[in-house]
Amino acid sequence: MTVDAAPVAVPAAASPDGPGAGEETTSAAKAALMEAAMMRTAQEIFLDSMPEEYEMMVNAIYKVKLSFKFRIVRVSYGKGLTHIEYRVHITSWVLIKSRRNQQKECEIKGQQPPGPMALPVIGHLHYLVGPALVKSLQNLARQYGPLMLLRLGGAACYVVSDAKFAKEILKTNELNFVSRPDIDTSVYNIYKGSAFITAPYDAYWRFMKKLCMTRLLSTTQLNQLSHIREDETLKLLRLLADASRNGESCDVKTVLMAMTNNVICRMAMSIDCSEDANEAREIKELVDQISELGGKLSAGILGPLAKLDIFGYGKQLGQKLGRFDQIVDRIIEEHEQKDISGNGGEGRDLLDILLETSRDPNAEVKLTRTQIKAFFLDIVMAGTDTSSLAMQWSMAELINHPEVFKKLRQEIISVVGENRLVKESDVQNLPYLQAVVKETLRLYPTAPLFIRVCNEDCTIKGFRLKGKTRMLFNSYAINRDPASWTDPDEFIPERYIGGNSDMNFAQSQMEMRGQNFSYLPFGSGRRGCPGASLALTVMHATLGALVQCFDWEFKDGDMVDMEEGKGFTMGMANPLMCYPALHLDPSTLTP
Ligand code: HEM
Repeated sequence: MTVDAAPVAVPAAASPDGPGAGEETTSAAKAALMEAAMMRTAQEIFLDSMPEEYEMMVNAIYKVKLSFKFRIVRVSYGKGLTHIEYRVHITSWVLIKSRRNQQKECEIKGQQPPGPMALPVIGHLHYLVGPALVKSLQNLARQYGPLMLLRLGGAACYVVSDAKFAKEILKTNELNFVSRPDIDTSVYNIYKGSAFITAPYDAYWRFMKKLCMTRLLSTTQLNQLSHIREDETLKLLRLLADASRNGESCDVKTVLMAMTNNVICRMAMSIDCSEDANEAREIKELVDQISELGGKLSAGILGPLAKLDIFGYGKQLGQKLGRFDQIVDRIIEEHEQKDISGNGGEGRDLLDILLETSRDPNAEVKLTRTQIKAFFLDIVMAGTDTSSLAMQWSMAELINHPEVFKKLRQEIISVVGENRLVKESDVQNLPYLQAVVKETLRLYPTAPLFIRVCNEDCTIKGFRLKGKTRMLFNSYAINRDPASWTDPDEFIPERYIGGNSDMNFAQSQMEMRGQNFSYLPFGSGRRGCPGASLALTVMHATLGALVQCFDWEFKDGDMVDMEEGKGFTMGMANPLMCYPALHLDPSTLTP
């Protein structure tokens, strides 16, 4: 492994490999050479003794050196540079060692988990600027351990970054961590107290969860509405075929997002998604704005200022929610009319089921109209971007790995042929397609930070946790933990196939839903994602069709830049603009 030496104290003339021939060897260059030699020695020692933590160590040295920079310069006037450089390295070693000891000490003494030193007011927020949030947290976890304590603005938060702690918390101590924190402080939220995703573990949440699993998002219900997904997939393929004929590029994220949004809006409320009907688009725009404003108000950064609404976010939130409420109210009225006239339309959608449940005198919980509307907001928020961004990541990896693309195309041709379009029911016979989707969600869990609350004080693997504190699970870090996965950052669908599998393929489907704690794209346990089946169904069938019908070329060069974006829902940092080239014309395929 080659690693860059710490860049800060090394003058430009002296790279770790030494100065060029004939170069003047000044005392500064000598010192730099000395440092470079020491860095190499330090690297070798780290490499031999603790390879998996090597990168973390180098990062730590880099940080310590930065903080001592001024001291070096000041002291170096009076003393020999060589001696001072030596002292700096010793200091960094001591600090690294003390950080590791800090973790052990906290554990042994039954203290709170360790974390970096917090600044007044902002706490640790300054650590989270820069790369994608999940990566900043992953880097911190490499230094402070898989369970650490951070303060984000006004709120303390434990961050979980490995399978062992995830299992201990989400399985062994599940009931103490099954609620979500009340992060919504805005008085402008007309659905406050009625949402499902943020509900505490109470009678309402249990009732809705059961309804989701047994009816709303059950396999039977999904099968009954499969025609909607087929229809939206065909629309997408036709749009791409037109782009191909016209030699136009397309933004993969935009077209996939429109498709998943149409699927959710039609399945949920039978919203008209034809060319001239913009309602699904308006709903999506509103939901995006609501979730952005909600995020600003609930991040805890504004603290008590959030209540004063000095930035006007609360008022804007109120307006957007008001418009959303108006649209859904109208749709509910139309459904009630439809019920009276007996006109069934597309079939029973989720709203039909919810209205029926709300009228049931024997239901354990009497559903209110506000709860129904809040549920739709949750579903669109949780179900649209997550699935479409995951498919975008799949496409990007397939473009970067033509051999995987080829193998996948061959599998589809051998199972489905070239006369009809791949269907949802084919997926069980397409193990390589399943492996591609599974590997995508391992590397790019599109909801990579899920939040719970530690309800009561407890002890987890020796650490003392305080009740009423937020718990953040970094599934991006968990899914890429080198302790659980070989070549954790590589896209290798083969790892799930046959003898190469890191885990038993037969358990694969269950494991994707939180039975394996080193793979948590959908969370785990009672609070795990109820939309996982829908998301996987859409992903498999859509991706299969995109590979079956088109060849793909990336617009800006050969390789796609796989940098992660900054949002809470993890997309790509840069747009994926591609040229689709028709391989099979979807309009000539039998359904
Ligand atoms: C690739 C797509 C998706 C991913 C990666 C994903 C991921 C997640 C994660 C990580 C959680 C938190 C789980 C936990 O706390 O243990 C969650 C919760 C949730 N998801 Fe998904 N999800 C996806 C698609 C969907 C879809 C399609 C829907 C619905 C149509 C949906 C609805 C929900 C809901 C309602 C919750 C809250 C459950 C609760 O609090 O009890 N998700 N999802």
